[in-house]
Amino acid sequence: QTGSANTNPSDSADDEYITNVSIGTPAQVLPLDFDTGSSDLWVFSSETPKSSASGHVTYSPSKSSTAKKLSGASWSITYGDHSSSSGDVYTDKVTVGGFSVSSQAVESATKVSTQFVQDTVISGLLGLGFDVGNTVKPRAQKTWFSNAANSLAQPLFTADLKHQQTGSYNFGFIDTTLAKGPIGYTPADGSEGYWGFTATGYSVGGAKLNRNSITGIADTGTTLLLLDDDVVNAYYNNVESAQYDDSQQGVVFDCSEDLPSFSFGVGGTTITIPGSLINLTPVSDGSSTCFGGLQSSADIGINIFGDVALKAALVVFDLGNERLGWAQK
Ligand SMILES: Cc1c(C=O)c(-c2nnc3c4c(C[n+]5cc6c(C)n(C)c(C)c6c(Cl)n5)n(C)c(C)c4cnn23)c(C)n1C
Repeated sequence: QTGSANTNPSDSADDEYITNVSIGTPAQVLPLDFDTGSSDLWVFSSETPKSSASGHVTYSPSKSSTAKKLSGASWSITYGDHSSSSGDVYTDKVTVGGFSVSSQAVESATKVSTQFVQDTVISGLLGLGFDVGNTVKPRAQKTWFSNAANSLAQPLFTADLKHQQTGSYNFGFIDTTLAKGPIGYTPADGSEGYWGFTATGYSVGGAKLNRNSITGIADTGTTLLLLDDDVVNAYYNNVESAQYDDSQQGVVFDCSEDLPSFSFGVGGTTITIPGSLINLTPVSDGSSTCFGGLQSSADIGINIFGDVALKAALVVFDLGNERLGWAQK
C-alpha cells in the first residue's frame, strides 16, 4: 500500500507548505504543515478558544463517530521560532494521500501562541520526525508515519517541495521520475527526534566541493537553510551588496543581485541549490532589498536544512534503513 499527497507553498515566500489531511468519520479535512523536525500531530479544534480559532478550519471530535478521548493525556510543544501550543488528546482515523491510519493520536489544542493564531492558512502540524520526539504525557504517542510504516509497501516517505508550485509527499514508494540525478544515501540519526545527517562538504557558485563537513537536520517545517557563520560568510562574500540587517535579523542584499549557487555533498552525490532559490523575498512589499534564504544557525546550536535546501532535491526519509536519500531535481 502507498499514499500520495500534494503540498503547496502557503505564500509568495514559500514560508511553509500546506497538505490536506482527513480526520474522523465523516472526514473533516484540515490543512496541515508537515514537519520532519517535530513528532506531534496537533490541530486547531472545537476546544481551541474561539478568539484564537477565528479564521482557522477546526477539528470537532464530537462530530466524529470514530473519535475517542485518550483519557488523562496532554501535550505541550515549543518550536524553534518560539511559537507554542498545548492541549489534550483524542484518537481517530487519519487519512493522508489516500492512506488511512485507523487509530492515530490527534492532539487537540486548548492553547496556541500568537504566531499560530495569525497563521490562518494552517490548522496545525503533522510531525514526521521520530517518535522519541513526541510530547504527549504520560505516554508518548506515535506519529502518523510511524503508525503507517508497517503497512506501507516500504517504510519510507519522500518530500518533493517546489518553489511556487505544487509538490508532493509520497508514502511507501519512491517516484524517481521526480529527480534528475541519482539518489545519494547517508545514515540518518533519529536519536533527538529529528532526521539528522552529515553533509561531506560544500561549495559556492559551482566550485569544487571542500571537505568541511556539515552536520544538521533535514527539516520540512523550517523555511530557511540555517548554517554555521563561516559557511554563511563564505557564501555572502560573493554577493556585492550583502549586509547584516539588524531589524531584519539576517543578511539582506539588492534584489537585482545575481546570486551564486550553493552546493553540498551528501551520500556520494552533490546537491546544488540555484542562487534564485536563495533570493527568498523582498524584506517588505515593493522593496528592492531582499532577504537571504541562507542565514546563520549560530544562535540555534544546530544546522537546519530547511525548505530552501529541500526545494533543490527529492529527499527520501527512509525509516526502515535509518537513512536519508538526496537526489538533485
Ligand atoms: C530554530 C528556528 C526554527 C526552527 O524551525 C525556525 C523556523 N523557521 N520556520 C519556522 C516555522 C514555520 C514556517 N513558517 C515560517 C515563516 C516565516 C519565516 N515567516 C515570515 C512566516 C510568515 C512564516 C510562517 Cl507562516 N511559517 N512554522 C509554521 C512553524 C511553526 C515554525 C517554527 N520554527 N520555524 C526559526 C525561525 N528558528 C530560529
